[in-house]
Amino acid sequence: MDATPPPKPAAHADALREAAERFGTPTYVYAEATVHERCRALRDALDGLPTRLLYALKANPTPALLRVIADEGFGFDAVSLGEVALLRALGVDASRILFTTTSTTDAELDAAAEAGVLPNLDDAERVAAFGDRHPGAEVCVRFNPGVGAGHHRHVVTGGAASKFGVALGQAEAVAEAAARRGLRVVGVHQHVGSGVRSAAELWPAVDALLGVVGHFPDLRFVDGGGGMGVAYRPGEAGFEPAALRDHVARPALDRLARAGRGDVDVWFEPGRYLVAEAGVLLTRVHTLKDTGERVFAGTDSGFNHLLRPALYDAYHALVNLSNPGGPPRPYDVAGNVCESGDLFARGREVPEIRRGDLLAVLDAGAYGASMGSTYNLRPPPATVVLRPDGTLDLVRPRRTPEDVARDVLGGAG
Ligand SMILES: Cc1ncc(COP(=O)(O)O)c(C=O)c1O
Ligand SMILES: N[C@@H](CCCC[NH3+])C(=O)O
Repeated sequence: MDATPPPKPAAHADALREAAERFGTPTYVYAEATVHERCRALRDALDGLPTRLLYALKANPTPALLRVIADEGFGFDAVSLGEVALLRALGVDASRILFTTTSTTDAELDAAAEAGVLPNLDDAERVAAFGDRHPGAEVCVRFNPGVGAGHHRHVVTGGAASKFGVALGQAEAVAEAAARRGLRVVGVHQHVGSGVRSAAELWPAVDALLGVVGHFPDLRFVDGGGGMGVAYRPGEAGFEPAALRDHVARPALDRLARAGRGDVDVWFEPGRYLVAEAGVLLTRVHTLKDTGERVFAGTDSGFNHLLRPALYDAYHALVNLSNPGGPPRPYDVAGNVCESGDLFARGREVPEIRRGDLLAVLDAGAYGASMGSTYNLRPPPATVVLRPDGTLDLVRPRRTPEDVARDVLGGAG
């Protein structure tokens, strides 16, 4: 286990209550200190090893958090031109960005290359086509390691059923096609899946990827992907940074050294691990419906703000900030979206909820806001950042129903 558990925002109950008073609900609150701490835990574990860490910003592109992560020395794994544009607008140098693609158009790839961002290509034919358009360029190639892992089948990205990556068996052909076009393959990449909780699940994929290194003489790095999971349920264990060092990074570097490739670094690109525990979704209960069989606690949020429970049956701990010492009772905690699957939890024991109580949905910092929508034309939550000195800053004001309606009208009237 890690020596120091991260300071989860739930520990800042008073600040969360203050945020709800000042800025209303629903609101996402992100604790910068937690992001700093998670960055340092990974960085310190890998200290002294020829490694590099990128942040997969699809997990949460909130600019305040990107600044923290950039300041901690991380590069970035971007998956769209929008993400690249955001990073560039924040002053992140193109050399710190990997552009990981799948089913990406030639125009997008060309724009990324133009911007000086390293493309990570995941199809053999597209590598050759990119080489025809950009002879002599540098690229990374994403492989499918043949094995997958993850917290739900939707987020497993390796293995025969996955749409991602070049088959390992095509490595030689890709290398030849690249060489014919003077394309320099400077990185090979794999991402096994998301929500991986042990190095034992990650290593087989990295091990498989290392098998293709011999085909690529220009290699500077092997990217072992992201996927490091966090503890969502009480008593669960998250991914241990020391295990990443001892059971993935070191064995990979040893194997590279034995193959005479001591000049090749090992990269990782976590998303969730850096931000999940930093985020809380604050929501207020305004309806308590007792059907005789179940009690529904109806909130002012829903799966338009946090999709994970509906999409993956994901568990997020719930805290009643208004009545933390109340007697536990079972609730179906529901949202206000017009779908039956719009529940944060089913039959969950929570300290007694009264109408008007403030709930905190924990560990909502990764794939919460970033997967949000305006379904039912409800505006997204406001965004508040809890600075390390305890200051609460509203970084994205609440938008109104009229704002959302205007977006739909598209200015066309
Ligand atoms: C290519 C790639 N890298 C990194 C990540 C980050 O994953 P996670 O948030 O599980 O660390 C993802 C998302 O699963 C991904 O698709
Ligand atoms: N959205 C997923 C993770 C998938 C990451 C995308 N590669 C989740 O919430 O768990």
